[in-house]
Amino acid sequence: MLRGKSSGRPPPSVVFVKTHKTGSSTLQNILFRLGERRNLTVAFPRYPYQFAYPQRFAAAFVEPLPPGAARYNLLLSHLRLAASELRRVMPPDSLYLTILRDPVRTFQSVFAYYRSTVPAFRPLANHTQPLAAFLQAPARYYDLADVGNGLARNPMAFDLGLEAGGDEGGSRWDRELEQLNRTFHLVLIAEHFDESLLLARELLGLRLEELAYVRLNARQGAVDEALAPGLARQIRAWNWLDVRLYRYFQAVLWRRVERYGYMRMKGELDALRLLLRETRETCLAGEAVGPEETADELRPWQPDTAAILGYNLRPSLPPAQHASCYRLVLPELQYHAHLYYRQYGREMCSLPCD
Ligand SMILES: Nc1ncnc2c1ncn2[C@@H]1O[C@H](COP(=O)(O)OS(=O)(=O)O)[C@@H](OP(=O)(O)O)[C@H]1O
Repeated sequence: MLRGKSSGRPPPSVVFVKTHKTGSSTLQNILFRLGERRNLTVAFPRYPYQFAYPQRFAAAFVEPLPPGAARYNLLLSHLRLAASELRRVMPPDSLYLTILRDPVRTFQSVFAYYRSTVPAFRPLANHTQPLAAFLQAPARYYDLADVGNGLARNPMAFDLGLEAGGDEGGSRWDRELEQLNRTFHLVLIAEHFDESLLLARELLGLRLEELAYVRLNARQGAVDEALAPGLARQIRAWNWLDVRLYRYFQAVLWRRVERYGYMRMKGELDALRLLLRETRETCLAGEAVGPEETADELRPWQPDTAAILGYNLRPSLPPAQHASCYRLVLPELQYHAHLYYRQYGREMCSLPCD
């Protein structure tokens, strides 16, 4: 599967602010594989998988460096952004990345995935039309003061550390968005995932084949999910800051693509899509499947309100190919645990263990 030339330089340190339900696990998997291949040091949360989310990130949430390591190279787990604290942990020349997705799709996904865990959604867990019921009277369910409700309104803005509250107007948000634009070297857009990846590739100095991915963490039935136009409008109105954030960074992305060159981008997109097709054909037994059909160790974590798809591998792959295909489809929690063990020689703590 090797193609293209290595840029030769070591990849810079990367902070990936892993927003919720935006395609972030797919990008995290690409970066986990990069880290493993190049033996990079990962900044892990002290307790598993997330940096004490939904609290704002703090340097104290990070596991100490492993013996012999001088600096962290990658920080990739869910967190709520506090840029100054990240700078205390990560080298000053780190690249900051994040990803945004169409706010309507993001909210639908958040609502389905966290329906029984986010306090504002919980009363609707057994409703026959829970999303419509919520959007009809969100104020009835939503308490801004409850930090557990961070994902219940403007979830992407929340993850990026913004405090939306009820204040929709004014130039304050222009300044906040400009500040975020200064913090991030690249904001990927899920609807233009491949274009975004090619921009990330240039920034990180990656080979084309290092971009191979399969779509991870997809919900069963999500592709057929039709939304009444009124519902989409209600989602946008409720998540007004996410709409503003998304539009702003969508425009930023297109300016980047223009600078990159449309013809160059088109040629590289063709090559990337060929690589993705070949990767799927080489590695996968078939399309993504529901949890009951996925092998135990490759099954993504399942909320009780949605079924999350996983992949099975083509049987009898030669060992080297099996190893790379296995990592391509390895869900977030399993990959985290694997890399943590590799780095520290012990299991992650599921609770404070010091
Ligand atoms: N490459 C790419 N492009 C566009 N969309 C993608 C991509 N990869 C994953 N997805 C969709 O993103 C949703 C999962 O997001 P996350 O992995 O960020 O979820 S999580 O917060 O880590 O649980 C989930 O959305 P839903 O299926 O609507 O729930 C995935 O289908």
